[in-house]
Amino acid sequence: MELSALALHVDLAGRTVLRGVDLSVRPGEVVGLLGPNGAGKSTLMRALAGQTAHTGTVRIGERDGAALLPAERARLMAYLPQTRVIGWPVSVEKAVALGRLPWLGFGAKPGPRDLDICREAMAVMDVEGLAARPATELSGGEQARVLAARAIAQDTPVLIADEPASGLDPAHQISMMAALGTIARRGRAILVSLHDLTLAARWCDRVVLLRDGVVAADGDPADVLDAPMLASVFGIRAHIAQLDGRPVLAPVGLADASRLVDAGGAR
Ligand SMILES: Nc1ncnc2c1ncn2[C@@H]1O[C@H](COP(=O)(O)OP(=O)(O)OP(=O)(O)O)[C@@H](O)[C@H]1O
Repeated sequence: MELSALALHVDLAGRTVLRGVDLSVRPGEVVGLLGPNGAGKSTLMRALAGQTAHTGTVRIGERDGAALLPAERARLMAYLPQTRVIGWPVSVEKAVALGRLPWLGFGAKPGPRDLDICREAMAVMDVEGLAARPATELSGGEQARVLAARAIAQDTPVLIADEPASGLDPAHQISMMAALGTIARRGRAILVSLHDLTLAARWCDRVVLLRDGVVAADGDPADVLDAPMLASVFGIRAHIAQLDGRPVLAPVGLADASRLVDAGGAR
């Protein structure tokens, strides 16, 4: 099921945060949403998830996002927000099983298929070993993995994840991105925001660069993430290499070295 946005516009506290954003995420692809702090990535994701007032159109498959009831939306789209502190004093196993709620009848308990889906989600996020632990007592990265497992367990055609890799160690960042790729190959449409350019370049099928609430570029990571674009959108110089046919990007300085304040100048 395709997720698409047409001419999305969001004003917050009298400021325009998104101005005319067009976006599509097709089934089978992982699209990386990139951009500097404040570019509007979280706002865009919240608007797509129906959590921020906007003008313009959001479509999930044939459905108009504005017309969806919350229960319908929860069966079409999982949304993993950026803030990832677990407030529910339940076991990790139960926290992940909450992802199945949209699929259960009122008061119904998870059945064997629900439990299988939860087990697989816990395995891909490597939280099986934490199953019996109170979710509130986990480290930041562990809580982030539990919430990602919960979103994966929701098993929706569309998954939106706001910086799911932030705070994860490198191995878990890689397994998280690999898991998103596997889920996409099963026909899901996945939109993921990231700050790590190499992670985006290696694991996303396409990247969308947002700058000041406008799409600055949209395409194959190898085409989009070049030196001029990195300088103009992020204000950085990066060492760009190729590995396994994919770009590896290491930020090495600011495009405008005069912005360095008392840090020894450009290196
Ligand atoms: N509730 C709000 N009220 C007013 N302004 C807001 C609100 N939420 C976000 N903004 C502003 O909207 C702009 C976009 O914020 P947003 O959180 O979407 O950026 P982002 O690209 O996700 O940034 P980051 O990489 O830091 O997470 C920022 O300038 C921010 O200050």
